[in-house]
Amino acid sequence: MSEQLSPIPVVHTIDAIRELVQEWKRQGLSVGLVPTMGYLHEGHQSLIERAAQDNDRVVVSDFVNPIQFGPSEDLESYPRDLQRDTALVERAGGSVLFNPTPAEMYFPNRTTAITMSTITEELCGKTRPVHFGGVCTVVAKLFNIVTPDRAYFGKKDAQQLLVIRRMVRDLNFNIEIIGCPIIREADGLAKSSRNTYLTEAERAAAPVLHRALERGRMLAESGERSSEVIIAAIREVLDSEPLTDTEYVEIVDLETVHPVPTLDQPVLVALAVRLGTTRLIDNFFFPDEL
Ligand SMILES: Nc1ncnc2c1ncn2[C@@H]1O[C@H](COP(=O)(O)OP(=O)(O)OP(=O)(O)O)[C@@H](O)[C@H]1O
Ligand SMILES: CC(C)(CO)[C@@H](O)C(=O)[O-]
Ligand code: BAL
Repeated sequence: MSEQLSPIPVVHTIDAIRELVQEWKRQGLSVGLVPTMGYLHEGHQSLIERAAQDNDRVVVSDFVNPIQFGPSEDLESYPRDLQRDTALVERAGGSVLFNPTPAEMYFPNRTTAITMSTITEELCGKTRPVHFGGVCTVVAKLFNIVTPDRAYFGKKDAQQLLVIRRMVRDLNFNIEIIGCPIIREADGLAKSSRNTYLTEAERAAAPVLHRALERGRMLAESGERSSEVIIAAIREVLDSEPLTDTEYVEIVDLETVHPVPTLDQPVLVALAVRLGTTRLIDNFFFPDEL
C-alpha cells in the first residue's frame, strides 16, 4: 500500500517498504535509514541530507512510537503533519517516507521487547523509565524491516545515540550508526518538535539552555576539569532564568553513562530542563568527537 502525497512515495505497510528496499538491494544500491517521529524540522533535514550524501537511497521513518512514552507523557498531543513531512523529506533528498500505524508495527499480543540495563537508567532514564526500552524495541524493528547499511541519529538526543550504538554492538546489527551535529535556532535553542509547545514567554527564555552549556564548554576548554565546578556554573546560568525548572545537569562517561568527578576522559555534558509543561534537553560532548 503506497499513497502519492508528493513525488516521493509514502508507504504505510511493512511488506511494501520491504519490497521497495529489496528491489534497491537487487540493484546493488546502498540504503540509509533516518528514524524520526515526524513533525520534521531542519534538525531532521540535516540527517536526511547527510544520509542522501552517503547512500544511494534514503528511507525516513515517521512514526510516533507509543511504547516509548510513559503514561503521563505527551503521546496524544505530540505534533503530527504528514503532508508537510513528505515535502521536507523530498526537498532533503529522501527516497521514501515510511509511516506505519501503531497496529502495523505492533501485534496486539506482542510479548517481545528489548530491555537494556544501566545506561538506560541514567540521565533521562531516571524520569522516563520506559523510554529507552521503547526506543530500542522500535529501532531494532526498523533495522530488521529496512535492513539499512547506515542509520542516522542526532546528537541532540545524545543518550539515545549512546544507547543505540550499544544495542548495535551488543546485538551485532550489521549497521553503521552515524551521529549528526545539533542544529539550532539563531538564538541557540536546539531545534525540536516539542519547541512548538512553548508559550511566547517560555520560548523567549529557552535559549538559556544553550547559554548555560556554552558557559560550561568555555570552562572546560579553558582547562577546568572538575565536574562539580562546571555543573555549578551551568546551574547558575539556568537559575538566572526564573521560568526554568532544572531536572538534571550531569557530566557522564560515554561508555557507562555514569557521572564522573573529573573531565579526564571523553564525556557528555547533558541537561534536561522544564519550561512550564515542556521538557527540553540539550548537551555537548567534550571533546566534541563522537
Ligand atoms: N536539532 C536537532 N539537530 C540534530 N538532530 C536532531 C535535532 N532534533 C532532532 N534530531 C534528531 O532527529 C531524530 C528524530 O528525532 P525526533 O523525531 O524525536 O525529533 P525531535 O525534534 O527531537 O523531537 P522531540 O521534540 O520529541 O525531542 C533523532 O535522531 C534526533 O536526535
Ligand atoms: C529514534 C526514534 C525515532 C525512535 O522512535 C525517536 O526516539 C526519536 O525520534 O528520536
Ligand atoms: N527525540 C526523542 C523522542 C522522545 O522524546 O520520545
